[in-house]
Amino acid sequence: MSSLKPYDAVLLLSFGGPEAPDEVMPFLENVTRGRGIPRERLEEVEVHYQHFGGRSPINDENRLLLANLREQLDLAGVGDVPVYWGNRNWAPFTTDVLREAHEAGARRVLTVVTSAYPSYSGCRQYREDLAEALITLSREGRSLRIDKIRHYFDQDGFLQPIADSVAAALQSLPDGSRVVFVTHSIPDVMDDASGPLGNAYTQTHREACAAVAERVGTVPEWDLVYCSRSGPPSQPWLEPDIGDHLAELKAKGVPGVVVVPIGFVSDHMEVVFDLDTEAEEIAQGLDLPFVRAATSGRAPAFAASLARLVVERAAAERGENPQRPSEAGAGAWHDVCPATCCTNLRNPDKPAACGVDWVLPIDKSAEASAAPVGEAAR
Ligand SMILES: CC1=C(CCC(=O)O)c2cc3nc(cc4[nH]c(cc5[nH]c(cc1n2)c(C)c5CCC(=O)O)c(CCC(=O)O)c4C)C(CCC(=O)O)=C3C
Ligand SMILES: [Fe+2]
Repeated sequence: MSSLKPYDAVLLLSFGGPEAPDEVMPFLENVTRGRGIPRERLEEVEVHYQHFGGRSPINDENRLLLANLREQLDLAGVGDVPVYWGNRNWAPFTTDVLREAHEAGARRVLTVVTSAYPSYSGCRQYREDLAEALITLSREGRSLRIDKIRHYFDQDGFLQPIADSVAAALQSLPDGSRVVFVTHSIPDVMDDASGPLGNAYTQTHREACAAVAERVGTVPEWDLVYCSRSGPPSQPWLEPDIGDHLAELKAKGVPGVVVVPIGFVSDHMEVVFDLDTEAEEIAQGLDLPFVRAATSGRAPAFAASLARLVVERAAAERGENPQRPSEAGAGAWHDVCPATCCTNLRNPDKPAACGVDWVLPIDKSAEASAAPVGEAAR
């Protein structure tokens, strides 16, 4: 039995990204399947990826995070537990990785999702991916139980590396420069449905922004703005856009900006294109001094905070009532999602794992062929 009892494996679960030019369009089709994203938007985003040789930085960032997490789990005394990496939209795919874990003997897996905040995209959609994998694997006679650690927007290991980078950036900018936090825009209705009570996406972001500003110490004012809007113009998404906001700050006489990708765990395409390429060009055009602050993803402290949450959750599952530290905002996020958490607005009944209401759907065809489906996950 592993020292992370009752779990016998950890899964780092992420978004995925292409690594070669001919992978870009198939990847974008995976991301947007059935999601009503206009074709023109896809063609526009394809150019962003081709700009970087068709290779997203996200997988290398995750390989490094995987190594750091491995190291921090060793330091936390759970060196014998295997750590796997899988993605929603590109290889290594979640189902294949979980099959491999099962083959190696794993029966209970604890998942770490690379999204710090709750929303459909950052929470439930990953839980739907896990449910789909569990359904596929059960048809193969493989039974697994999967849980997911709580969101970590409130953890020191996430916030402090950002704050250190912001403080350093402010040193290099004129006095009175503004701290502009940026996250991925989502449809207004998706924010309205985030978390069990709604608007948790924007609310938890504000808590994280306030905590970073507090750690920097001398920041009088900050803003939370958005990038990477993708739906049709007729649908309201969170605003203002970073580009428009920079123009507005310039017009107000702000002497410089530090742009902080607080919504992103690592330097993936949204960061290196939408901020480092597009927003920086806008700032240059405005003659507005611009520094982009770091993401936390590469910091050992970040992996250490994930390892701490992994160990905490295992203790909770053993019934040990561990402390649940929260270093920002309104307290620790829940471990197990209530049924109403981050509703899927297009398909509210789609199965999602790691929630109070998860049960493996009964598979009539499997029953008819008497295939062993194993026990339900809950
Ligand atoms: C909240 C959120 C996160 C953070 C949480 C998390 O990490 O999950 C996130 C992460 C990411 N989003 C990414 C890429 C893309 N997101 C898209 C589209 C969308 N994102 C949305 C939201 C989010 N996205 C939404 C509401 C859409 C509209 C379509 C839909 O409703 O699903 C599209 C389609 C084209 C476009 O329109 O941009 C792409 C290519 C990458 C990989 C980057 C790389 O390759 O380095 C990452 C990490
Ligand atoms: Fe996205």
